[in-house]
Amino acid sequence: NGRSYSFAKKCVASQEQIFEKIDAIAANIAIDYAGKATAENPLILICVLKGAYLFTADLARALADKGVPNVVEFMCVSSYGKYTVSSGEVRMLLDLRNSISKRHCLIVEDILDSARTLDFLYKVFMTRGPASLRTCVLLDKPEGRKLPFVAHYRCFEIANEFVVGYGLDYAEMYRDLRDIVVLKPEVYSPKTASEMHKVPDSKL
Ligand SMILES: O=P(O)(O)OC[C@H]1O[C@H](OP(=O)(O)OP(=O)(O)O)[C@H](O)[C@@H]1O
Ligand SMILES: Oc1ncnc2cn[nH]c12
Ligand SMILES: [Mg+2]
Repeated sequence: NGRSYSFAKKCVASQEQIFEKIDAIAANIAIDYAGKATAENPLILICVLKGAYLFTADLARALADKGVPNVVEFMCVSSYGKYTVSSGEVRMLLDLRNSISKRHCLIVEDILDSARTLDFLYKVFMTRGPASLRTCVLLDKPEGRKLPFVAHYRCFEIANEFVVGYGLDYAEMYRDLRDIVVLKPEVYSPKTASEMHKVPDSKL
């Protein structure tokens, strides 16, 4: 695809691979929600900001192409702060605008790593009485789990290395990359690099 980045060690998923996978996942979802997602009762895509904004935008259109009416809700939590190690607690920064009671809902996430975020969100949204609640993640990092969690739909399973691009950030940077890449270690300032595996954000 001709795109290469001086700051990236390798490409984990190109834009082209991402779009292929999203099309395939949308086809699976269309089968599972046939008769459930209708124009009168569209599937609610719950976009977990910030990281899932690009994935949600593309998934919504792929689902529409496949005849799955859908609407979008946004919410924001943040547990990673500006470094790369999960700080342990998940904070709700922005909640949904409308009720999800008796609605079919799909939480759309960019990455499932420790599972602290999805574990927290799944429990919170289940208390609101949805007709059904599933999760759809672009990237799954099974080795990162701090809690057991299995996503219903996954586009890619990746190794336990920090990736950026297509919505995923490092200190708010690199979300605008078309491809998902692993950053070269020298990109991390010496301080952050040492912090990556030792001190949780909340202790910095
Ligand atoms: O499975 P977990 O270990 O919880 O990690 C996954 C979460 O961490 C990242 O969000 P972050 O907190 O960085 O906020 P952001 O989406 O705004 O970057 C990512 O977007 C997921 O939401
Ligand atoms: O690999 C990763 N890249 C960006 N953000 C996160 C959060 N968890 N894992 C990540
Ligand atoms: Mg992030």
